[in-house]
Amino acid sequence: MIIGLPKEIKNHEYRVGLTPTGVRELTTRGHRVLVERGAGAGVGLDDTAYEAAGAQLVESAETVFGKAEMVVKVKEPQPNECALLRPGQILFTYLHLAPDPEQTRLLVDSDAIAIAYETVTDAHGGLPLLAPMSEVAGRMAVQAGAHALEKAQGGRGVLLGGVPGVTPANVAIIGGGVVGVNAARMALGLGADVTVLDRDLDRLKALDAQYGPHLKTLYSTTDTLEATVFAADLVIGAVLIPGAAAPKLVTRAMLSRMRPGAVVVDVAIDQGGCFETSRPTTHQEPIYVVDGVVHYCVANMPGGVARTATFALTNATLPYVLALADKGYRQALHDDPHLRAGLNVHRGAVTHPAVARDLGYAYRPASDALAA
Ligand SMILES: NC(=O)C1=CN([C@@H]2O[C@H](COP(=O)(O)OP(=O)(O)OC[C@H]3O[C@@H](n4cnc5c(N)ncnc54)[C@H](O)[C@@H]3O)[C@@H](O)[C@H]2O)C=CC1
Ligand SMILES: CC(=O)C(=O)O
Ligand SMILES: [Mg+2]
Repeated sequence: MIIGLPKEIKNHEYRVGLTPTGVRELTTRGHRVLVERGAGAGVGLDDTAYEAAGAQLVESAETVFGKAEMVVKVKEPQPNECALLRPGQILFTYLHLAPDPEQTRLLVDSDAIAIAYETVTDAHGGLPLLAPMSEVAGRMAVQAGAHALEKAQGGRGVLLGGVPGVTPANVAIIGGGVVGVNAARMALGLGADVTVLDRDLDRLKALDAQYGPHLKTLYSTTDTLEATVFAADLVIGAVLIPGAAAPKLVTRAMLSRMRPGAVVVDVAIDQGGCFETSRPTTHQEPIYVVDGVVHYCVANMPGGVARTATFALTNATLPYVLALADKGYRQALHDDPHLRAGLNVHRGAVTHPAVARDLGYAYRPASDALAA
């Protein structure tokens, strides 16, 4: 198969879809890999390393999209990338379609086959291709929140860990999944007073067993959410309903009752965000203030630590890239129901139930689409 690796073009996005190590796994199996010149330069993965791994360097994204049978990326395709997709071409990347009707329309119209990293599942109920970036974003959320709490950023001037004689900050984490647990780990490590809310009791039990009495866990209801958010210095939004738009758990009315200068880091922004007042921001302008509350809503947080994130992403995606390349997408998706769960758009049909429901498309089960 011909696999294409374009340079990412989203604001301050330096990750790249495969490392040279990943490329080598493909070329040694007889696949051809086209890499856009400079694709990995931002993370110190030079063109020469891709060439040494057997890739062919090409000058433009147009050539990558024009020749590749499968395009491997990191972020959702931007409108000008969607315009380059060809009928029957495989696109393997993060998509986050539910909050993004424009991209969904462009993918449906492209007649391509779009497989989303974030809805690929595993046998343990996890999301193995979202998890590595959720680990990164969860850990970063605490760094971002700590910075935003500084006065110069509009924050209330609170140090997460406090100091001897002064209480630490209150950190509330809504959603105790992969982002939540990684955020909790960092916030606890800095000495903050941390509470995790989730509506899945088994998650809370697992967190309690892992962190013991240092971590407070709370079953998430309107009452517990309000009480925790109103008392917090930093609130991290980390909920997910796979494939679906995030529920707006913190309303504008609730926001107005938060502490002045408190900070919200809405990691769930890539699925639309769980604060009513969230809107996507970029690494260039990551924060804005509503009702005195500082919002950090960067939709590609791991792009900020792109080198760590690129290696973590390739570690997770590589087996699936190899399966798609070796078997072709039909056989690979037929053989692996968990990879099949990643199929969001197939040749003009929306094949993920939550995306179809949230955006008002007819839902075509992936198995039907593949059988046709
Ligand atoms: N902004 C960024 O750069 C990045 C964003 N993300 C996003 O972060 C979000 C969280 O991802 P993960 O932690 O991997 O998901 P996960 O599935 O591991 O965890 C989500 C948790 O939210 C809980 N939850 C769902 N509805 C809830 C509610 N109403 N109240 C309380 N808890 C609720 C679930 O029970 C689950 O434990 C996703 O939207 C993901 O796409 C992930 C990586 C990077
Ligand atoms: C998951 C995601 O949105 C990211 O890594 O940018
Ligand atoms: Mg988008």
